[in-house]
Amino acid sequence: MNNPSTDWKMQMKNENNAVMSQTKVRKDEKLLLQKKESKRNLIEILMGSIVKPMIGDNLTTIGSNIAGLFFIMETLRRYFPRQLKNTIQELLVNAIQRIPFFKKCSDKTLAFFSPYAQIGFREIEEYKYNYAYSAIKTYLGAQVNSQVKNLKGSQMRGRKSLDFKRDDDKVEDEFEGVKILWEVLKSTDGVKMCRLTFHRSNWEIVTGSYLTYVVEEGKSIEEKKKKVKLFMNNPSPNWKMQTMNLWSSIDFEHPATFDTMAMDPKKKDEIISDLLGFSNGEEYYKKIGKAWKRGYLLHGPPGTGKSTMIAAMANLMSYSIYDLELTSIGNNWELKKLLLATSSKSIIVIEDIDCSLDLTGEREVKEEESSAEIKKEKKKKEDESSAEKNKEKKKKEDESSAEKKKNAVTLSGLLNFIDGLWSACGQERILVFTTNHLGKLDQALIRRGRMDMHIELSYCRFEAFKILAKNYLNLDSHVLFRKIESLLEETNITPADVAENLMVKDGECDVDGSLKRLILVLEEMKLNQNSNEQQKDVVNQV
Ligand SMILES: Nc1ncnc2c1ncn2[C@@H]1O[C@H](COP(=O)(O)OP(=O)(O)OP(=O)(O)O)[C@@H](O)[C@H]1O
Ligand SMILES: [Mg+2]
Repeated sequence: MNNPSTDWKMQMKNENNAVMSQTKVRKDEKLLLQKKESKRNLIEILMGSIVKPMIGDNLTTIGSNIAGLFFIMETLRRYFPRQLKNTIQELLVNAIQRIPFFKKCSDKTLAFFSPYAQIGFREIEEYKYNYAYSAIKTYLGAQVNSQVKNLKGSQMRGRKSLDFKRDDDKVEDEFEGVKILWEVLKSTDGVKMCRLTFHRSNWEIVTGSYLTYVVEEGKSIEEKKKKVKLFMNNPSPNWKMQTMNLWSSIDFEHPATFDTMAMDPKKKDEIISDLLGFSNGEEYYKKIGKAWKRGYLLHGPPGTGKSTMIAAMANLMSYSIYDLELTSIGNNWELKKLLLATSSKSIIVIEDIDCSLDLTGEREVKEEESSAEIKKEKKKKEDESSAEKNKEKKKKEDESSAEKKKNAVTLSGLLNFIDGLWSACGQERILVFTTNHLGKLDQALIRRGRMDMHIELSYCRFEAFKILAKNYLNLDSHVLFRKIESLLEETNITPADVAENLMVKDGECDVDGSLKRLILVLEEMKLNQNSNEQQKDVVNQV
């Protein structure tokens, strides 16, 4: 995808900064150069004694010299201690690479002489989260023993024990007698990464069984310690680098579960089995050729448990929540970047979708129609007044409307992600939209396939009340339940209001008092509702 021009400007600014800082460090470089001088001398000696005769020689001589080099390398390998051997080998490789003949050689040939190989694992790879990176990071953090210098400690909520993690930038590891060096660093473009360096002779072991072991081990540690996280998107002006600071996160510790959700038990079971079916459905989604994602639309009046249900879903599935605030996103391009940086096994939430998005699906058409009429009128006026004045005005209007369109998250941008090409980039994701006004939503947004399941969360009826009574008062039955049941059938009270009346006041659990208070509220509501209806009837008759 093409980057917006603001990014090019950023890049140019960065380059200017780099030039300025280069002048600053020039002095330090002088010192560094002096240090390198001695190393270079050694290379010159090697060049003179072994390599220089190769320049300008014919192929036969080059061949015999390469054979000579083989001999030297083999001798080094056998008789010198590891570190000295590596240093001399490195110097040799440096020297060889300066020769014009070898400069023309392919990487493969040069790689033959280099004793080390490196593999980098970046946190974000091609705009997508790299799971190997997080598994490796977890694995390295778990390499704790009494020899380790830097550790960091933390404590998880509800646990007595402390948790220690290794906090070193360099970690040495050993696997089947092979030494491996890990570094935790940032790439030149500011992306976090883990890099391992190893001797080429161990290529098979490292790229095969060792890396598989590291990633699997890291994943199993993550699984054991799995914490649900709540991510919030940062406003785009705060994104320092292309792939950094898109999301901020905290540990998600909401206590809601499906057990505590007050709603029709049948509906609840249906939702739970749908969610569990989705999380076990990798093979099924592959078989039917659909991206592994599912959309839920939660709708209902305020206080009926839409946000609570999202928390219950996250706790049931152990999925992290990405709370997407569309109003702080500039345009569709930023939306795509944010969504691609989410991890799998996550719930992407857009609350009050009708308020946060300009649902322009239909509106654009209407706007186009009405703008056609406006254009006609304008044309009349244009004829009347001077043509030049109007031309300028029209140009300005066009420019500002084009600017508005460019800087907005649109319905089509969101739909593109939900089921367009972009949706297949991320697997095992749940999308949840909430709204208080189902009727306001564009049909294109909520059709099946995009929002697979529509869940209505409604006013509190007796089945839902029984769950709240159990949660708040530990009650299974009571003589007042019957009265409450009939009142709940006749009034529209939200679970939030019922819960508020059942709450223990002043630290004392007064079951009778709570239920009577609820009955009073319900009776009052019933009276109000009846008088409202009577007023409506009178108005209709008039
Ligand atoms: N169905 C429910 N089951 C259990 N508790 C509920 C339920 N509905 C509401 N509550 C209680 O009421 C409070 C408010 O509910 P919640 O925030 O989930 O409502 P909402 O539907 O998201 O409202 P809004 O549309 O205003 O965002 C919650 O903290 C919860 O304690
Ligand atoms: Mg809510």
